[in-house]
Amino acid sequence: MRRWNGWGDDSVEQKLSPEALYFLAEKIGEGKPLQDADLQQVCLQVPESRLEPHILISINPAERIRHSLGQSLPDWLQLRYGRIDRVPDGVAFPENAEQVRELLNYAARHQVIVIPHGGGTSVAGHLTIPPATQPVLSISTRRMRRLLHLDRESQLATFEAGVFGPDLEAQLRAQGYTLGHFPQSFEYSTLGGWVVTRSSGQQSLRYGRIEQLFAGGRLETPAGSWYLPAFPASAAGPDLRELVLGSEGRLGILTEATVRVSRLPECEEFHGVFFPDWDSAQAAVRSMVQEKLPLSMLRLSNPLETTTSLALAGHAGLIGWLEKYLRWRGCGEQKCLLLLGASGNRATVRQTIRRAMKLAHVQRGITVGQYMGKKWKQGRFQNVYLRNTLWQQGYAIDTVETACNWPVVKQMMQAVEQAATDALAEDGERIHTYTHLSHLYAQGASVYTTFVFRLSGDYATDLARWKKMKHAVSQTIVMHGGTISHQHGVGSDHAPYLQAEKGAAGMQALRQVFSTADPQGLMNPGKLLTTPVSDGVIL
Ligand SMILES: Cc1cc2nc3c(=O)[nH]c(=O)nc-3n(C[C@H](O)[C@H](O)[C@H](O)COP(=O)(O)OP(=O)(O)OC[C@H]3O[C@@H](n4cnc5c(N)ncnc54)[C@H](O)[C@@H]3O)c2cc1C
Repeated sequence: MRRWNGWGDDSVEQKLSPEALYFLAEKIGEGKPLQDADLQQVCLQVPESRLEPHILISINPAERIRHSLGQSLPDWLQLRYGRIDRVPDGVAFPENAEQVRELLNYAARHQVIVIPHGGGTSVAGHLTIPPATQPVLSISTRRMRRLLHLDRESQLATFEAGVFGPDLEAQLRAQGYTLGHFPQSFEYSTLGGWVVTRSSGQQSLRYGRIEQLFAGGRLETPAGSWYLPAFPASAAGPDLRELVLGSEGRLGILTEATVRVSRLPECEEFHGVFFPDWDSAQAAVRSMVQEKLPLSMLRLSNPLETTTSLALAGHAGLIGWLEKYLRWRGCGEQKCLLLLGASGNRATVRQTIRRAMKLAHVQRGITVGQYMGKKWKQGRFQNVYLRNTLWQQGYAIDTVETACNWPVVKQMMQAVEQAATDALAEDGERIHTYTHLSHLYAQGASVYTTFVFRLSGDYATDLARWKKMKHAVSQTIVMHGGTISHQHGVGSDHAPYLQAEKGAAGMQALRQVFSTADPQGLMNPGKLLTTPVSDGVIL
């Protein structure tokens, strides 16, 4: 059964060793385990639904709670402390585009706000219910998950947009194909969610981001249906797919998506390399992407993340031996771990890895074989369960991410970590921050930072701390010329910082487009567009 107030399946537990807990306590102090709110108690607080009855709409309190929030830290605070601000008045589970249209017509007739719901894995407040007086309907796409058509010759697959990652891959793999889109939230996120939040998978170096994979589809908007034909390429004016990508439920509901699929690779390898310091590691990965090596993945951890991953991995004896060996080879405290992958036919994989290792050696990289890469692959969707374990120990975990050009990557990483540290220091709290480059491009990289800090046991205090930290790091990203999101999207949490990169005229253009598709302004209000922030004040 899916956990109602945390990540994933509630029968899955990711354990933390006593050494790992000691490591955290040393860094930021001992956590104080908290008592979680109880679902039944929370259900008792759910107000009466204000919706006119409809055969497709459930007003069951538990369903309404389960569709009220996503997976951001403020969402978790509400769920775990049992302080849920607002819940939808009902949840609908349409089975096809016609039922979606019927629900949108119902919403227009009764002036109901609509929040499309995919897998509910948003970490940017995409599902937040605005403080409006109108009733709110959550439309879940989870019953729309069939593979409708596979065109083998063109390597195009058309799916209903509510299909979850594992289900989508299983349907393709049965026919010898893969989409190759593996966000860390793969287990519970949907194809529709990926498209409208512009998501990025861990092997995007080979397969591309979702914007390269999304070839066309069908979108139901309040003002009518949009059909986006799948061309190999087109010069026929602005591309409407670009409006749907990143639209975050503001235009309508994506009901079908045609995606570019690939034959399953013959072979896939993931290797580990250690570098003595950040500068040499960054120079090595930059040379790999700028040489356009056909790698599937590059993931470079900074010294703090490298130390943290080794400390949390357990296997203290083995790690001790590894660290001794690395020290002997010149990789000490400042060492950085690179995981790199290649997929394809055997000969290409072998050649690619050989060339990547050559470039790594130029920068004093020390290769440690496939063991760490295999471990990473095994745990790639399991590690997120650590969020639950850490919470149980009294620790909160949050992440931010951006992308910037190479000359500012290192500066951005340091500035984001420092901004978070300073923000919590004002409250006398320490924060443990660490960073990796998660997606690499010839032009630059995404900078992905994780924060771990102690929970206070008081909802308002924890929320205030999070807000202060989030604002500090978002301002830092904007000031250093990064995008406010490389992959998590904008939602309501990043909306105040969007104007910095789109400009006032750009924001106005977006507003106009949304109001053409949704003249009554019912679709997911408060996301993407809001008033900008200046000096910490929302104007
Ligand atoms: C632990 C964890 C790890 C993550 N890792 C990654 C990662 O590696 N890469 C990455 O890119 N993201 C990642 N994310 C973020 C998140 O998983 C993505 O943003 C994902 O694309 C959201 O998909 P979803 O189906 O869960 O959408 P939801 O969270 O349900 O919705 C997100 C937004 O999309 C809208 N929406 C959903 N479906 C539709 C539809 N069919 N039509 C119109 N609007 C729709 C919703 O209204 C909302 O605005 C992670 C999140 C978590 C919690």
